[in-house]
Amino acid sequence: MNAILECRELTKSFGGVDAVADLSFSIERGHIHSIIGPNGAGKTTLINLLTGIYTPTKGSILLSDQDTRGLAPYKLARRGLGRTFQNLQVCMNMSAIENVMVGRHLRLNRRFIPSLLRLKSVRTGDRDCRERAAELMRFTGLEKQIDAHPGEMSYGALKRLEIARALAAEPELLFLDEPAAGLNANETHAIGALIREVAERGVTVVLVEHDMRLVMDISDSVLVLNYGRRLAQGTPQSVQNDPEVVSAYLGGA
Ligand SMILES: Nc1ncnc2c1ncn2[C@@H]1O[C@H](COP(=O)(O)OP(=O)(O)OP(=O)(O)O)[C@@H](O)[C@H]1O
Repeated sequence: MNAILECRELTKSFGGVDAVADLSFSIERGHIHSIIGPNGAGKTTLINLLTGIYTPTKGSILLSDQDTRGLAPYKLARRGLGRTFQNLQVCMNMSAIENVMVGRHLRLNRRFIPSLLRLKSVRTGDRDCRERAAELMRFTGLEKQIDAHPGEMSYGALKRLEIARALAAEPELLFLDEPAAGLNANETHAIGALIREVAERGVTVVLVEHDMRLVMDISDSVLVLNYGRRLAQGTPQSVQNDPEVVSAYLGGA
């Protein structure tokens, strides 16, 4: 297996509570992985560990075989890790395309003096940045809203805008935290198709999602958590038929 990310005996404790407990698993490059589990299972804590917001109490996380311990989220972003958040993080005083360009700036690696003097290289970089952002807006189905103000965009469009912004940093591994939350059935179906296209472009996708139909439709692999531990991992079909998973979701585990 060609793992882009590997966790070994990962634990995160808050006081006496192990929100994530002794968790080992890996994420295969190029696939769509989902992390599911009942409320309080540890999904958000796990995402926060993997994206550098929390430091593990114990255990390790390897990103392309490199230990990520102590690396801040922005450093992980430079190593190819992107994310969207459960709650929208759109900047309302910028246009839609400027929001996407913010994501792109992570890759531009600007120096202060050339930016201050508006050197030609900087101006060319700005133009390329805008073109790339526009291309990503077309890719995410927002071609008609390039110059829109976020305040006039639908919730579904703003969720796509966040995906466009995350893609602008050219991640190798993209975490999507509840991409379908708040979307209707049609919008959920469309976001599923978009996630598939993202993966087809070679980006490994990890999603935390409560919409089971979406998870089962698009995932290559599903990790099921319960009480911070791994309850099951496998194809959508295998986890759906796992009696322990069924029991956890029905409240019997
Ligand atoms: N900052 C914190 N301080 C103390 N306890 C926490 C903290 N964050 C999470 N927990 C506890 O850790 C456990 C896992 O919580 P977490 O939010 O990761 O679960 P989740 O699977 O994301 O839940 P949900 O589906 O409801 O969002 C819960 O028992 C929660 O109360």
